[in-house]
Amino acid sequence: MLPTVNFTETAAYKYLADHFIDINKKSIKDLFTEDEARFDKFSLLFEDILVDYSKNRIDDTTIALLIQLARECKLDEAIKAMFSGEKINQTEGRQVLHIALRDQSNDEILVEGKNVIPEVYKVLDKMEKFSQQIISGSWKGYTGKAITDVVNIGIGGSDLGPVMVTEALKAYKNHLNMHFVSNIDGTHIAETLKKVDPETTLFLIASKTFTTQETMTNANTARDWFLENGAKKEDIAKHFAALSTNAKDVSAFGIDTENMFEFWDWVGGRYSLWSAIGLPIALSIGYDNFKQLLAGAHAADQHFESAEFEINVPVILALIGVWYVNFFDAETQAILPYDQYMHRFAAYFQQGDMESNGKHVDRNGNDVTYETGPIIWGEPGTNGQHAFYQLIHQGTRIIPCDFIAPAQSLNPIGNHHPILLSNFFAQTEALMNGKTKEEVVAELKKEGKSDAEIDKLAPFKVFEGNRPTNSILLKKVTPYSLGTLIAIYEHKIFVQGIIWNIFSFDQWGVELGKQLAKSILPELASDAAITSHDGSTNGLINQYKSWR
Ligand SMILES: O=P(O)(O)OC[C@H]1O[C@@H](O)[C@H](O)[C@@H](O)[C@@H]1O
Repeated sequence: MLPTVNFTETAAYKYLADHFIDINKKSIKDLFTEDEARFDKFSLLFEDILVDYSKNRIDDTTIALLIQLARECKLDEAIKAMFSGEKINQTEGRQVLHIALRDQSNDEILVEGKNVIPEVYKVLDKMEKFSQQIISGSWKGYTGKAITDVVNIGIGGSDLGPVMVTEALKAYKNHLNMHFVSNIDGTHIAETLKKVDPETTLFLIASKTFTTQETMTNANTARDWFLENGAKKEDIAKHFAALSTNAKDVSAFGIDTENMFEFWDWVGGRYSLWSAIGLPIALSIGYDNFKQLLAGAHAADQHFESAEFEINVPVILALIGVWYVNFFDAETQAILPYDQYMHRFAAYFQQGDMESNGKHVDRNGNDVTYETGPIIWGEPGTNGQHAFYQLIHQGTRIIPCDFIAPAQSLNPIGNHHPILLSNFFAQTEALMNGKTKEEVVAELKKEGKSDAEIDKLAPFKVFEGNRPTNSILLKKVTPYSLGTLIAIYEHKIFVQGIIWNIFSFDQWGVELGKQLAKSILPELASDAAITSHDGSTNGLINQYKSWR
């Protein structure tokens, strides 16, 4: 059982509330002037990742109190509970063991008294063999040709992780063409099928439950297309594999369970890229690289489990996030990777974070009286700079940002990378320092503007600064470092869920819309006008019927 402390009733929270009044009067710039050791104090080097959190609205007292808060919320007990396989997903009665999927220490992790590590390895071995056969071309399609294209059909956690990672690690990719179909919109599968040949395509049907409407509809369409384009039923075994926990429905679909890569209900969908759901990753970059991804994540797991909170990267990042959400009323958190390959990183953690911590009922079943998970958003820099950074610099809201960049480029062409990184460094500096009225006036004077012009323009050109950022500098994006980084963010989400006293591993909030869509679908079959809903929904459905 997880602890159920209301963090707003802790002593640390009360001290933080008083301390906030002081900190709120200070600028980050002043905090740097006051304390020369600030960078050394507020940065952590873990593996080949430097996490600089010194450009935040914090001082020594803030961090000490936030750590006290974590202690009062019994974070240490909660971490132990997850790692030891307690059923901490209490509303679904399940363990939360994505850490077991990447365990490299040969630990024993028990689920219902049975060690799951050998099963994890059994599936990993199967993934290794299969990916080697596909990549080497020894696995042949139904006309004897090697596989050239892989189409992963899945949605949510059965799509976003593999998409994000295969994109982020594209530089490590082999010859296989990867495609991902998630949307129920027929356009997604139609456009994908235009690009592939049934004789040389492998379909992966990725679904934890194997009941998800979008995935099953797309999978059926893919199977029909395969059979309509020359293949026979018995050829399905050479071209369809399933990544799932549901063997019964996999075989009912017509996929040989030999071609099923199993995982377990103790793996949450949004934490499943480390499981059989990661097969498209292993296919795209090879099994050895996939193993490196797992090894990187495992290093982060060990760090999270054993490092003191003061030097524990996920803990520190989580606590700083809580500081902004609950004391500064920050509504959002931006994730800004200065790496084109990582262009789906923020989208991935939209599900990871928002589906985990988008909850308003605490672990006692009561409505919370405080804010919980922030809105996660972001795009790669420098594109974002030319789009939405205006609001981050001069808008009315506080937007804590994580800036992420690799020191070494995987495409060191000309001086692209120094230019990219000069922007990465400049932005966090600009967000912190801003530009005072005096500086603006001096600049305008230098440009030869008149006093009247200066008076008119100056207010618009002032930057308040004092906008908080974390900078995460990776030596290089590798399968290992990416694995570490993803696991750091996963554990950050865990810590925040513990502090907010919510259940981070269920997702009941996605069910209502699914239920309603299922009841509306039969109503769309006939042209008869609908009156069973509210006025707006009736009006929309009836207009659709008149236009289709
Ligand atoms: O893998 P499945 O069972 O098809 O589920 C896909 C997604 O389905 C969504 O409904 C859930 O909110 C996600 O958490 C999940 O990842």
